[in-house]
Amino acid sequence: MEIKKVAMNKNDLDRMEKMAGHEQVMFCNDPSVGLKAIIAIHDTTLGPALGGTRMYPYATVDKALEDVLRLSEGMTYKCAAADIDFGGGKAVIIGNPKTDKTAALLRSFGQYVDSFNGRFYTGTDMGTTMNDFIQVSKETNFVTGIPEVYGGGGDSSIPTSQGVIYSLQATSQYLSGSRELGGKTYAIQGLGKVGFKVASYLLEIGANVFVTDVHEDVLEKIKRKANNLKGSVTVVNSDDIYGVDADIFIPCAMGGVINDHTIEQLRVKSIVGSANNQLRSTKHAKDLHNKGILYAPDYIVNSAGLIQVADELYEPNKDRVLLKTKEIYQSLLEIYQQAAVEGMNTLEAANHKCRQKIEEQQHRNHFFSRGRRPKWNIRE
Ligand SMILES: NC(=O)C1=CN([C@@H]2O[C@H](COP(=O)(O)OP(=O)(O)OC[C@H]3O[C@@H](n4cnc5c(N)ncnc54)[C@H](O)[C@@H]3O)[C@@H](O)[C@H]2O)C=CC1
Ligand SMILES: O=C(O)CCC(=O)C(=O)O
Repeated sequence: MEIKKVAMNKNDLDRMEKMAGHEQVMFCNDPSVGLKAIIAIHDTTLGPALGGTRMYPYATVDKALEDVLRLSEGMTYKCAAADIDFGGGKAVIIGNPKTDKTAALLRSFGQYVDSFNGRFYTGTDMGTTMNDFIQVSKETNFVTGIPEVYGGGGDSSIPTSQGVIYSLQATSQYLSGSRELGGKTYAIQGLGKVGFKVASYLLEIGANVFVTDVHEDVLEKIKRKANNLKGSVTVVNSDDIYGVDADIFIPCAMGGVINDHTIEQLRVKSIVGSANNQLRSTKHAKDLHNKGILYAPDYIVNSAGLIQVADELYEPNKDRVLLKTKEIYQSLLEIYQQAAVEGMNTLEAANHKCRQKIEEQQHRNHFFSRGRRPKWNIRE
């Protein structure tokens, strides 16, 4: 039988090229419930892939693909940096979380997750909630980040915001020789689950905080809260947050906010925030370095959410999560020191350390297939 050669056009080739660094990419299509999703597994050297599921009304499939590829790669580094025995993966569901999400769609998605048979664990991300994963978990056990009443670890933004605070302390220690955060000025973008907790803590200890959010209600809420606290709060417009006169910029909203346009405006000494993929491209780490702004790699700062959902897979234990979250302080300090010694920018130093760790472990890529649960260490 003659095998027909399939000619690929340039777009197809570009798409294949983009996916070349990933172990596996699955396109999920279930028209009976309107599910269109992509699951990307970037690297399972350190253990089974783990990463949240984002639901967003992407304008095109290519945009969804681009997002899931970038996010899943970020998870590989996040897992390596946090020293937990998982690899990088992520999923995106194409749709509007407010109008397109149904129990049937979530259950169908759960069946696709189940088909990986433990090679991919998932939980919440932007556009999905812990309760959504109750539906998903009706079809698969490979779910994490569920409410405490269902035996899960609960709200992961609690450890994530704690991790941001440890990162702020490490940055302050590195820049000024003291981990004291009170009395300084901060610019916080986004007062959602993480940003609001960080802002509240900084106000409690007497910091001056500039804040912005696209939702008026959270701005009113933080102003009311500040009335009874030592610090002061100033609300600014979304676009003005980059140019305020502050010590540290804390991005806690969307990705891509550090770019040519915003770096020009920034007057801070450092950037330490929870948002995933803060840099529009890796070149911006170099630009920050050249401008003398210390960048705390986002995947180190925000890794405590991951630490909690990974911990949940062993059986939730808040003390263990806190111990592991505290390690963020030391990890970040080491990255700053390493970058200075090697003459690298901080992202290069962090990526280098993670890649080294993955290379050292290449030989044990059969981890998940033995059906063992991963266990990570806590540094003495
Ligand atoms: N919740 C967690 O445990 C983790 C969160 N992250 C990342 O941290 C960031 C924040 O996460 P959450 O607080 O959970 O999200 P969230 O959705 O609760 O809060 C985001 C906030 O940003 C605001 N926002 C959106 N666009 C904005 C704009 N243009 N200007 C100012 N504010 C804007 C939203 O109104 C919302 O209040 C996200 O990038 C998320 O991916 C990363 C790891 C873990
Ligand atoms: O929430 C999860 O399931 C894993 C954590 C994650 O996706 C993230 O840290 O971005």
